[in-house]
Amino acid sequence: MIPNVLSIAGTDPSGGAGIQADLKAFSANGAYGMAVVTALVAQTTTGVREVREVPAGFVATQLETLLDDVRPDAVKIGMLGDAEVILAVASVLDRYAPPHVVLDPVMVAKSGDRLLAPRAVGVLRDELLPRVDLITPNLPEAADLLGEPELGAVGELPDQARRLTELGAKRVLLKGGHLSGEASADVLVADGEAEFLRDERISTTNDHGTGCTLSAAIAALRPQRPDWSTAAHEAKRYLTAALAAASRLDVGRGHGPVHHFHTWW
Ligand SMILES: Nc1ncnc2c1ncn2[C@@H]1O[C@H](COP(=O)(O)OP(=O)(O)OP(=O)(O)O)[C@@H](O)[C@H]1O
Ligand SMILES: Cc1ncc(COP(=O)(O)O)c(N)n1
Repeated sequence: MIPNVLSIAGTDPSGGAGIQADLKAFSANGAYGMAVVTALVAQTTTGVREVREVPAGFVATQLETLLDDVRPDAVKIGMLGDAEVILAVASVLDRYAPPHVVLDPVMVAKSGDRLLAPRAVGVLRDELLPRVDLITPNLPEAADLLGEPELGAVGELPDQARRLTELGAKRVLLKGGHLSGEASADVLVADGEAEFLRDERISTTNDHGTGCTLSAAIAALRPQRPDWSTAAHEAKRYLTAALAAASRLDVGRGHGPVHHFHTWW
C-alpha cells in the first residue's frame, strides 16, 4: 500500500520550500502527500516579503479534521512560526500518536529572514523535540537549540548531534550543508551511535528548500524502509540527485529550487 504522509509547514508560492516542496518530495519518493498549513509566507527565490501566521486553534482544527479521518504513516513538521502553534501541534501529537514523526526545526530562511519567533526556540526544544522520532537541524539551528557557538568543521558534528539527543531528541540528523568542502556531509545519531551520510557537493545556487526536501523524503521513505538509517541514506541520495537536476530549471533570480523529478517519464 502507498503510505499516507502528512506535512505540517508553511507555504512558499515559488514552490521551492515548505509545503509545496514537501508534497513534491513525497510524490517523488512513492508516498501520498497531505498538508496542514501553519503560516502563509509571501516569499520567492529572493527572500521573504511577509508572513501571516495561521491562528494556533485553526492549525489544531485542520489537524483534528484530517486525523479523525486518515491515519498518516509518517509526519514531517517544518515551519511552525510561533510558540502557540508549537503547543497546538504538540498537543495533537499526544492525542493521535502518529508514527514516524520527523521535525525540521525551521528557524531562519536561506535569505536570512526569521521563520520562528526567537522566544519560541525554547518552546520548540522543551515541548516538541522530545515528542518526535527524528530532528533534522542545520548548524545554526543546532547551535540555537543548545545555546552553543555554530560548528565550523565536519569532525565536530557527531558530538554536537549527541548533545542534541541529551535534550530529549530520540534521533538527530545534523546537516552540514553550511560547511564548505568537496563532500556534503551530515551525521545521524541514534542510541549514541553516529554514522555519516556523505555525498558529492553539487555546485549550484539552486539550493532553496534543500532542508525541507531532505526531511520530507525521509518521512516519505521511512514507512517503506526497514529503519531510519536506510531511509535517511536514500533520502540524502534523492536530495543530491534533485540538486543536480536543478540545473534544468529556470525559476526566479535568487536561490532557485531543486528539481523533484519523477522517473516514469
Ligand atoms: N551544494 C550541495 N550539494 C549537495 N548537498 C547539499 C548542498 N547544499 C546542501 N546540501 C545538503 O542539503 C541538506 C540540507 O542542508 P543544509 O545544512 O543547507 O540545511 P538547511 O539550511 O536546513 O537547508 P534549507 O534551509 O536550504 O532548507 C543536507 O543534506 C546537506 O548536506
Ligand atoms: C515555509 C518555509 N519553510 C522552510 C523554509 C526554509 O527553506 P530555505 O532555508 O531554503 O529558505 C522556507 N524558506 N519557507
